[in-house]
Amino acid sequence: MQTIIDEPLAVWLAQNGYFYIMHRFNEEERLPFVKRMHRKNLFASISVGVKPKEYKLIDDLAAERALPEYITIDIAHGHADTVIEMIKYIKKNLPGTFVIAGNVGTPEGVRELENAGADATKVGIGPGKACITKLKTGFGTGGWQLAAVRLCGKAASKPIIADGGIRHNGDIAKSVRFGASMCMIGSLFAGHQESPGEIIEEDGKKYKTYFGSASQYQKGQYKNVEGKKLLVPYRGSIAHTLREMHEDLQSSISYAGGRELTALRKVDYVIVKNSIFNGDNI
Ligand SMILES: NC(=O)C1=CN([C@@H]2O[C@H](COP(=O)(O)OP(=O)(O)OC[C@H]3O[C@@H](n4cnc5c(N)ncnc54)[C@H](OP(=O)(O)O)[C@@H]3O)[C@@H](O)[C@H]2O)C=CC1
Ligand SMILES: Nc1nc2c(ncn2[C@@H]2O[C@H](COP(=O)(O)O)[C@@H](O)[C@H]2O)c(=O)[nH]1
Repeated sequence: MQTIIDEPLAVWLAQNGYFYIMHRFNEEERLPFVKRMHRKNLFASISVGVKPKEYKLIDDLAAERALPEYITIDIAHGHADTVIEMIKYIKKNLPGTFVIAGNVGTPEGVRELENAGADATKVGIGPGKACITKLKTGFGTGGWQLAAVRLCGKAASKPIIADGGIRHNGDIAKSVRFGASMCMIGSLFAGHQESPGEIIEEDGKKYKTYFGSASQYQKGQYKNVEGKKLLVPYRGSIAHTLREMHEDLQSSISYAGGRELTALRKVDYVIVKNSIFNGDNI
């Protein structure tokens, strides 16, 4: 997302052992971005859509031997023939590239994208903080994202990525418990010094802007809008947040009684009908 990642942050993340996915909204910059990352000996992870001009990008990457290590096919409704075609095209023309495809919200979606050649699938339709898909269309996994991850995880034969709805660090451990190999996070990363969103000051407090990729702000027009813009509290350096996430996940693993991430997969759980917060807040 454009308010979450830009090139300086991608470089920092890659240099420090983190994964990133560059958004696809500076279309012409993607090929040069791959080359610049490779010149620094860093992995390149870009995203594409499914419209005809995206096929030209794949052709150009192949022709110029600018071979990204990762390509994410990033559209709202990933259980689609257009995505299946794009997966096959990337796999044929850039066979060494790891393809992440999405987003889906059903086991059938996961299976079809995996069968088409996706190396990982992204699960989550509308649970994002900047998302209004559920309200506008009546569709999505908003409100039951963890259950969707669980259902999709059972069907998957390759990694799944839980995308959207991570509100607290503990949600990462829960996603792993129910089958996610990775989590994709927007809002929790939006408020940092390094985040590309604008800094806004209101009543002496600092915020950063965060907007959906299907918002009017991203699209430049009010057409098929399924995202909104919001302000998130300014949180200082991203390194601090990443360190805390790491520590919290380590602690989750220890509560699970293990030493590795896979220990989380074995823990039992209860379903709590009402909010577990009981008024608590961080
Ligand atoms: N994870 C999520 O829940 C969601 C994520 N998003 C994010 O928003 C961004 C834009 O996504 P998206 O709009 O799919 O990307 P695109 O604008 O690239 O559209 C992809 C394809 O979907 C078609 N399309 C788009 N909107 C509609 C619609 N309302 N009805 C029918 N067809 C439609 C487009 O058709 P055409 O060629 O006619 O434009 C195009 O073929 C992405 O970054 C995506 O991740 C958006 C919504 C939900
Ligand atoms: N329905 C929409 N979903 C969107 C939009 N832009 C991004 N996204 C999805 O949200 C997650 C991030 O979720 P968060 O809870 O961590 O903030 C992101 O990865 C996309 O999958 C949008 O405009 N509409």
